[in-house]
Amino acid sequence: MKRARIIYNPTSGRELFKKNLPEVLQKFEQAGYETSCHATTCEGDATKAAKAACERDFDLIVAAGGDGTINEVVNGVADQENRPTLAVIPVGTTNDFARAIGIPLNNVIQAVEVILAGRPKKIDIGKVNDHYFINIAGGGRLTELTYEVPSKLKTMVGQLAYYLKGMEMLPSIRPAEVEIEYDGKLYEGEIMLFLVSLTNSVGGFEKLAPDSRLDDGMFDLLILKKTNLAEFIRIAGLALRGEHINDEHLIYTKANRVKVQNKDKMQLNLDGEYGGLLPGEFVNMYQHIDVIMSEEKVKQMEE
Ligand SMILES: Nc1ncnc2c1ncn2[C@@H]1O[C@H](COP(=O)(O)OP(=O)(O)OP(=O)(O)O)[C@@H](O)[C@H]1O
Repeated sequence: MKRARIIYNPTSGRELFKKNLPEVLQKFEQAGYETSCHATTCEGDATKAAKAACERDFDLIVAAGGDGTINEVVNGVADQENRPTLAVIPVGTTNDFARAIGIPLNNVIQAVEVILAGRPKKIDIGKVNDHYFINIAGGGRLTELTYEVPSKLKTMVGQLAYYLKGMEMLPSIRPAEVEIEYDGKLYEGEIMLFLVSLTNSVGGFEKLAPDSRLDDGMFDLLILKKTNLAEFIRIAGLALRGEHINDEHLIYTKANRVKVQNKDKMQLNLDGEYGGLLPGEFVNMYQHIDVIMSEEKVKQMEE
């Protein structure tokens, strides 16, 4: 019998998961998995639990939480020799990664059904300064908002918490002086933010990196050059509709390696969580992890 380990964050999003746990266990058992679970207790715990699941030879690790929990699980799995297949039950606030792989949001049972009817695919992950990410990395003042929003506020108002914080931060957004080397090219100058993306689903914007593929060994690199506040708001509006990529303030390209050197202090955002300070070199690890996707997404990828 195959063995599945569910690693869940009881504090994620609106704290939905616990109520559904008995039914989740039953569905995995019915699908032929001997299933056990681990509730995370603090920051870093999901990484340890995922590492232990690799060592104990589980066939499947199911990460139930938000993007932060998924990132921690990936960090536990990525440098192990034996890497079980991953599945994701999205119960966080943003759930960018689940969106990218076609898993329904905020309905735990539906998510489980899609996972059990889905298929594993090999996908790329990113590595920077000994940390891994599965969805997005970035820097620039605005990217800091994802971890500045208090957890209690996210529990109460969900995604709205990010918009509120974003509005509050707008006037304090300043450009930063950087050098960004990407596949032999160099950008030098002041930027508002940069993003190194593995999927097209970033911060709830589904069209931010429209050319991204999950398994091509390439990042989508997006650099937003220095703008004033009015231009910044205009470009954010364009980005919501996916009409930003030809804007003169943007560089949007594919790259396998991206090296960022900063003159001004810059924090690193990894899958929505604080990942230390830049500089850093981002390396794409080609098809490094098996992830269960919805059948629909698998078909799209195989087209
Ligand atoms: N028992 C716990 N108590 C407090 N924090 C925890 C606990 N377990 C895990 N965490 C931390 O909570 C962080 C955020 O969790 P997670 O990403 O799952 O949910 P979220 O913040 O609601 O959603 P999102 O990241 O989508 O906004 C994790 O990175 C982890 O470090």
